Amino acid sequence: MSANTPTPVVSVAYHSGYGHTAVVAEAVRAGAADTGATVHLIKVDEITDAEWALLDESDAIIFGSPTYMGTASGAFHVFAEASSKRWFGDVWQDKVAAGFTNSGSKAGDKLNTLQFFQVLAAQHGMSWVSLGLKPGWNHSGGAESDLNRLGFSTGAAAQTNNDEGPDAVHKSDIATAEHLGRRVAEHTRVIVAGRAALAAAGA
Ligand SMILES: Cc1cc2nc3c(=O)[nH]c(=O)nc-3n(C[C@H](O)[C@H](O)[C@H](O)COP(=O)(O)O)c2cc1C
Repeated sequence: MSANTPTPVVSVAYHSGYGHTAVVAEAVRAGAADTGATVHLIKVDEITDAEWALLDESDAIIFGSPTYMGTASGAFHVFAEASSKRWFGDVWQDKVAAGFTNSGSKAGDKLNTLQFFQVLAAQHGMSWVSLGLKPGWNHSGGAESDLNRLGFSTGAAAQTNNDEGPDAVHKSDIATAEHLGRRVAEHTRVIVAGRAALAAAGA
């Protein structure tokens, strides 16, 4: 990589009521950081003005929430609604977006949470990055340890048994979340470098 290539800035904006989704958020952060990106991990239920500014300055925002009652948590919805201040000024326009969720059931209506993130991103004019993994654990040679064992494509999905703590977040789901973080950061690097090259060329 050239010394002049800008370092992409990726933020992970998430809520976790009981700590399980926080483990997934940390995996997304670690995956993005692996690529050399600058990464901010932001709890949306405690977000400060300085952290709103970090989101505004980010090249990519990855949304994360547990699935509660078939959608993102109430705290995440509060954050989404507060982001309307950014919507008015197109502040997040053309940023990269992606999402992840965790819930108690294998399916658990997680798709609806990921689609909520997609719509939120689209309202802001952001560009959605999918998970980019084939579904795992769906053939006779497959195993629970497969990447993307839950078979989602719009984002990273995790499942944790309702009677277990954050330590029980499934290892395959953690690896899948790391993959999402890496993929988003790599996409963002290409976009940031492309914009810089176009600007340098006067285009
Ligand atoms: C209010 C509430 C609603 C929930 N709704 C769902 C649901 O719709 N689908 C599901 O699979 N699990 C559901 N769960 C289980 C959580 O998604 C699960 O416990 C998750 O690991 C919590 O993540 P957190 O510790 O980050 O809050 C719900 C839990 C709560 C507290």
